[in-house]
Amino acid sequence: MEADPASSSPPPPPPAASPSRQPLGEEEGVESVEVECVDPASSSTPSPPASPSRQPLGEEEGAERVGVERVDPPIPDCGGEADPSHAPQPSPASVLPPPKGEEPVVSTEEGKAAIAGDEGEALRSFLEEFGDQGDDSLIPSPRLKKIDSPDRLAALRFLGGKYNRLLERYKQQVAKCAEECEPRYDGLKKKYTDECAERRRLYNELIELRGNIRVFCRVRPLSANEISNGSSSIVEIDPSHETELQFVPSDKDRKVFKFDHVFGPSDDQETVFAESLPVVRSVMDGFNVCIFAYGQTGTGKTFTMEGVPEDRGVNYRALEELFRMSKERNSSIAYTFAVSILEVYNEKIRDLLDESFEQGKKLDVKQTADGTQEVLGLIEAPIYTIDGVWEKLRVGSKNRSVGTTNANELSSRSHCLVRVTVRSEHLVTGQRCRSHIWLVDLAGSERVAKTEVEGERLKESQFINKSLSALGDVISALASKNSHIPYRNSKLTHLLQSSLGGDCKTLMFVQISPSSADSGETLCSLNFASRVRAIDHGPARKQADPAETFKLKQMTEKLRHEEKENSKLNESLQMMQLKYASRENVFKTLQDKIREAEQTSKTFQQRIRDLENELANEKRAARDTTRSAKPPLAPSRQRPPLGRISNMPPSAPPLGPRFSKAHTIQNKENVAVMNKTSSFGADTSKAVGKARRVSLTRVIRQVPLQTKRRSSFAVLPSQREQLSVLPEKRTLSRLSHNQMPRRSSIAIFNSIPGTPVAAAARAQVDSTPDARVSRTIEFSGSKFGSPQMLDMWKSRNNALASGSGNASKVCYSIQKRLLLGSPRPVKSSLFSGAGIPNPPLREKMMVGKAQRVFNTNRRKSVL
Ligand SMILES: Nc1ncnc2c1ncn2[C@@H]1O[C@H](COP(=O)(O)OP(=O)(O)OP(=O)(O)O)[C@@H](O)[C@H]1O
Repeated sequence: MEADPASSSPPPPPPAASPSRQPLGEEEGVESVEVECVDPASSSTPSPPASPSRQPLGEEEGAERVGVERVDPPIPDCGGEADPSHAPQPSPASVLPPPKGEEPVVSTEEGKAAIAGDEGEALRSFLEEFGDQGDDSLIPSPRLKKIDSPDRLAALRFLGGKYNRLLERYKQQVAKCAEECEPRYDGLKKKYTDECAERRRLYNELIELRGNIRVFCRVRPLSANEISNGSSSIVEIDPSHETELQFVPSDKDRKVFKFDHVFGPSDDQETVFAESLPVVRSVMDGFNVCIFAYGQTGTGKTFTMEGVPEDRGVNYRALEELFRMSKERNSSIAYTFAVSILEVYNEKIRDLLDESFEQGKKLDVKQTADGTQEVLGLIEAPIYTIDGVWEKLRVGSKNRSVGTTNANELSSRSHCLVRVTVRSEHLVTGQRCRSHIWLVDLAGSERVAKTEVEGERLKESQFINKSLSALGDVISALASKNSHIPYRNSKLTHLLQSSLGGDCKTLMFVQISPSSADSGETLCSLNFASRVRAIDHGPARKQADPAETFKLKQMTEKLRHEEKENSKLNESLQMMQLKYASRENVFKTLQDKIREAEQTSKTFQQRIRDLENELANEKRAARDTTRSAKPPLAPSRQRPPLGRISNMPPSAPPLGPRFSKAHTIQNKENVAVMNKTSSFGADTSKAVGKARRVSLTRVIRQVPLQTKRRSSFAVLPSQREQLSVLPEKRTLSRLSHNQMPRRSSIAIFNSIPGTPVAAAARAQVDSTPDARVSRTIEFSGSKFGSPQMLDMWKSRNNALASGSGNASKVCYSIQKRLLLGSPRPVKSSLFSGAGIPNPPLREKMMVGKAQRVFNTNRRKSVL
């Protein structure tokens, strides 16, 4: 504020009498005061009428329009723009150093002093009074009205300027404060929200650990009747201890009860429901929930649960919340709701949604397969909107049994139970749940004597008290962890069985009256509630949909069965693996042996080739010798047949007529040679020199004519060798059925015993590793039946037997398919062919049989 220097020294006269208009303040909300500055010289004398200048001081509310004739000396400018030509030089004493960014401020004292010299007494006293209010004060003084112009003008200007400055300063301070506080405010707000959420979470956790049974106490206000009767309140609630209630029936008596929350008479429905919200919400997560109100008649149970249309209670608000949550979660979970309303009236269950009220319809509580209680035949009405809910609740409420008693004009004469079934299906996982929320408004306990009921009301009271007493028994049994809980003593307890002792979340409102007249009942209710709170309920369990549970059970059963099968299969697989491993070992060993045998076979073959060469050489030498000593050999046609030479055992028994074909010439090997040879036995010398193959065994099958066979010595392959050629044999065996000539016969060769070559050959064979296992056929006595026969044969085949030269070698070819190689003798019955009239056919069959026997034996030996 600028001090007017005129106050200390007379201002210079204005250059002209024309007034200069000057606004005092222009800011928003600031009173605009227009001041006409007049020559101060004219202040002592009234100005002529021609030159007066009337000036409104302010037009806003509270501002007086004052016409001022400028006769005063210049007054201090308090914020307005003064004419610089008029502006006197401020004295250093009258001007305070202006604060940063502000105009210079004139202190009140300075102002007063400045004005004191030239202004009127009224102004001086105004400033004195105003100055007492302090620098920041703008209290208008009543004295202001008494100040006459021009003093008033000066005073107003002073005030206006002060006002403008103050306003500006406040505005700046507010802006600065807002700027500083805003981030802090945001942070604090967030912290507070987080803390609240955390507190709620911890609280819920704590409740769950406690066992999921909560007890809230609600005290209704004293009714008008009670007040008029002079009753006083006997309960005290400390707002800072929201879980404590003090019961004070008399000055000396004071009892403290603890609950999960205590609501006083001033707490409204919304506050009550807000605390119940966590329990209500858990039904949407698949938990069963039960909320019930208990208390003396007329204490506000129905008010808490149902409420009044203008202030609805828990029932309606809970359903509203369920619908809200369903909408909120509809992207992930699909919910459906259904509602049932029933009452237990005089120990009978009545369906309140059944408007027809079939008198004969008897409803009863049954236990389902999953252990829950169900009322068969109860209407379950689907609800889709909150209006639908309200409609159902209205119908139920309308059908409920109420009556007037001394204690309550609209006393509930039954226990009313609202059951909401929530079904959910998770859209991603497909998980299904079905849970219930029971909302129970119990009938009030009452003292019959006090309520003075009679007739029907008395009967109702008796039933009500009986069922409440049964409820008390159940609570006591649960609290003391009895093995038997008497749920079935009343319909009410039977219905609430799973809510009281099962795996659901339970919330109980204990309603009490604050009136001293009801102290007895109040104490009873409080004790009962304390017992309920002490029940060790155990944790709640999520409820799956029963259909889903059944399906799951079936699947579990199937899975268990399959697991059993699986383990069995695994066992057998392991066994097979073991077998396979052992067989593989055997197979490997056999393969090794086969390789060994092949090697041996090669060695022998080489040896045979050597011997053959040797034999050929010897033959050639013998032929040369014979030619020189004897006449040339007779034509081969005149030679006896090979059979005569008889390398066959002489004592071979006759085969009988059925084998006659076998002896035919066609069935013999080397038939061409044999036919041409006339008598091998007749002239043995002629036979010598040409090695021939002679079958040792009886031919029991039709052997096709074969081309001339190579004479060779061979060693009967060992078992191992046989195995090596087994696959080949099998193939050939199969081919043999097609009458294919068999070239891969295994012949048994050996030299005739007693000959030097035989000895040499034998020595060589014996020296081989397979000698032990090789089966050789020797011309031993056993093969010829008896030593005499052998001798006879030797005498007949002297040349051969004596081993004279090369002629002592005879090759014996043995068809491998004949039974000689069979490890056990073939039963003759196999070859009998009895009963087959056609000889060729019989023969074929016999051969086939022999073949099969042989193959079978071979297979056995491999396996
Ligand atoms: N918290 C409250 N605030 C205001 N009024 C209340 C409150 N509680 C109860 N009342 C009033 O008290 C009266 C009795 O309440 P209400 O009918 O709900 O009692 P009740 O326990 O259900 O009785 P009853 O067992 O006989 O059915 C009603 O008029 C109700 O409006």
